[in-house]
Amino acid sequence: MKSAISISAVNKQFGSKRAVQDLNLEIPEGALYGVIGPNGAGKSTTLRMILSILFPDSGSIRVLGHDSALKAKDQIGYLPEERGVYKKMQVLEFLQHMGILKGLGRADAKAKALKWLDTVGLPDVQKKRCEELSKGMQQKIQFISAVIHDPELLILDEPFSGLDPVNMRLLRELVEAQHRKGTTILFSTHVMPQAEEMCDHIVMLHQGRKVLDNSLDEIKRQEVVREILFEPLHAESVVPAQLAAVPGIDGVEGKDRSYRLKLVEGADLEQTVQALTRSVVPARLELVRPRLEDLFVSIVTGSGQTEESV
Ligand SMILES: Nc1ncnc2c1ncn2[C@@H]1O[C@H](COP(=O)(O)OP(=O)(O)OP(=O)(O)O)[C@@H](O)[C@H]1O
Repeated sequence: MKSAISISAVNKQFGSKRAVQDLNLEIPEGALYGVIGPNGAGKSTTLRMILSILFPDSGSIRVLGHDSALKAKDQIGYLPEERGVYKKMQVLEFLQHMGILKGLGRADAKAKALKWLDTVGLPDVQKKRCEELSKGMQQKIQFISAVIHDPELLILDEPFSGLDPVNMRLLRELVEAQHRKGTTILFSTHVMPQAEEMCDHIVMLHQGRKVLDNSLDEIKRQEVVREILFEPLHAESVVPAQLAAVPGIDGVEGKDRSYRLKLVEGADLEQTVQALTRSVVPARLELVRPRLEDLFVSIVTGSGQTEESV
């Protein structure tokens, strides 16, 4: 499949700080990629290099078939991490201005801005000055300014930070709608559940290096089951000690009628499940795979996997 973004052996240093090290990454057209990583991992630096806001010390980056994003700027939308709308401008004026900067005609930019304001539930703010809006509203306006020209590639730096749950969900739906339209999307986030729910593919950076680059399905498939959720059919006659005695079970946490059973490290899953169901008849049994957040924490704290092993 054709790459929308192709990063090859890229390095970037600020003074003695190696912000991005030997990064290789291919993002196919139409994909929805999430870049995760702790503070200072190199996420923003990577996004800024893709956008030619910063330039690599070595290596090369191709974007939408060009050797620089500057040659494709009308096909790219960008929501920067540092939020910034023109404070004194009226909302509609600001959005129209941003649309025109991205190559739209004046009337088209206005029509698109009005349609978008409706879509994000802000039809009444067109005449308000940007500074009069709440932070969440400003963020929605800034998102509109990133998509008003229907970009082929959308890059969002921490799009969910600072949003309440309702607006987070709205933004997520808007991003997913762009994805369905075929837009290639790359976003960075700290919000693991969002990354987990939305992305096709996760890239994780840690200390400037790529430590994970895989589809979410594959990540889930390869992650080892460490717990079983278990509900007995006859809960009244089951005591936790009975579950704890099953070979392969290390610990039992009981809550009402459902139990979380921790597996002994290295236990054979099939044998443990067989022994468990022989001992207690289940009403429900579910294998719990670690969440992306667990994987993130284990990599960052050094006990996790590296790119080679995932
Ligand atoms: N303009 C700059 N001058 C000097 N150092 C910088 C500059 N930009 C980034 N850095 C450093 O490079 C490293 C990577 O920063 P970057 O902003 O890319 O990380 P990040 O993963 O986006 O972090 P966060 O999640 O905190 O935004 C950090 O150590 C940061 O301090």
